[in-house]
Amino acid sequence: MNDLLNATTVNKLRPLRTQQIRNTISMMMLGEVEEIRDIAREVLKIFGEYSLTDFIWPLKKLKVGKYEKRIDDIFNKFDPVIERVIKKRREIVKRRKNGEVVEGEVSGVFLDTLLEFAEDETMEIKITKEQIKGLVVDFFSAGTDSRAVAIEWALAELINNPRVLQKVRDEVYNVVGKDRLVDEADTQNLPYIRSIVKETFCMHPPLPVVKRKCVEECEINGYVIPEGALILFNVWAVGRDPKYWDRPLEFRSERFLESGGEGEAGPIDLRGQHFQLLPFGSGRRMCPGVNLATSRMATLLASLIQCFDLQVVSSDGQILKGKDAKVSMEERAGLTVPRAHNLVCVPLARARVAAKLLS
Ligand code: HEM
Repeated sequence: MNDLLNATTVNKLRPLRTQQIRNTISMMMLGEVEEIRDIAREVLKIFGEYSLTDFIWPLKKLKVGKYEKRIDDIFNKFDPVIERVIKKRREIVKRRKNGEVVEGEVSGVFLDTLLEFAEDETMEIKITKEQIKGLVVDFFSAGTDSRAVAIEWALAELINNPRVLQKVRDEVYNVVGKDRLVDEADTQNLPYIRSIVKETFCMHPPLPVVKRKCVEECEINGYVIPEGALILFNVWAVGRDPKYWDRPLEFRSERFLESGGEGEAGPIDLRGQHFQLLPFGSGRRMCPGVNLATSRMATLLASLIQCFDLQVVSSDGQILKGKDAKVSMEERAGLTVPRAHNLVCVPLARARVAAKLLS
């Protein structure tokens, strides 16, 4: 999994991401665009819930209750899509193996690699079609909804903090200008955008809890943790803890500026080495998509800021101005923590660059 998402592979797929602003995960994973974001969100929502049937086993067999029905519905929506794509990609892999050039089909697709593993007789570990389907769901649910959740929170924070928004916009215009669209390589020169990404993950980690199983009895702060215990690490709470962060409830991305400014948290990164900021987990099971997710998020945010003004609308469709132009920051519970209400705003195109994005 880490090899599939290492820096080299992710870099090789950069052209594909440039063509495809939306649905990058779908393109990288399946080689085509599949609108399964809603399915991914449903999967994560149901993961975060519990069912009575988990506690009263006989009910499970009887398939009573809405929970079981929802699981079946998700499966019935997802399975035909993935069956069809597997069939198509298996054919492409076979043709390529026979030396054929398959016109019009992208290469480097993750699913192809998994299918090649599955067919490889010399592989020590056999991977089945069911496991491939499971991995695809994992990638989609881990990679699609969490990114959408993070982008929505970042935009909401920027809308509610016009001072920060202005600073970021100035940075994008100073570094990239208005004659071309910002791209992934530019983000290296956009420290303010990168600080926004970190601050968003700190205040709104899309996956609020990281879990581990204790493999050996140990003692932490006087608490004995028995072997086999499930440990839930509350990333969300730590990101808002005044013990670690100055004014944690204020969206103050400057704390993450690497040089200049306030920058007191500048050296803290998202790679699981700083335990006060673990939105991608830590250790061997940490998120392999961290590079992809953070660079895509920075590019997408920068391009939206470069091209659009986002106007807030009231429930009856009126454009709100000044202090009233705020969006709600209410959260919804689940395995991810998305906004309770969809972020509804009117994008107004800015500058010449917008025409490029819109075309
Ligand atoms: C905003 C974006 C994302 C966030 C916040 C996020 C967060 C996380 C977290 C917290 C974990 C658990 C880590 C642990 O237990 O230590 C995880 C695991 C995982 N993530 Fe992500 N992720 C994101 C994007 C992605 C993307 C883009 C991909 C793939 C394309 C991806 C693939 C995975 C996979 C496969 C795992 C399971 C790793 C394993 O169990 O070994 N994630 N992610």
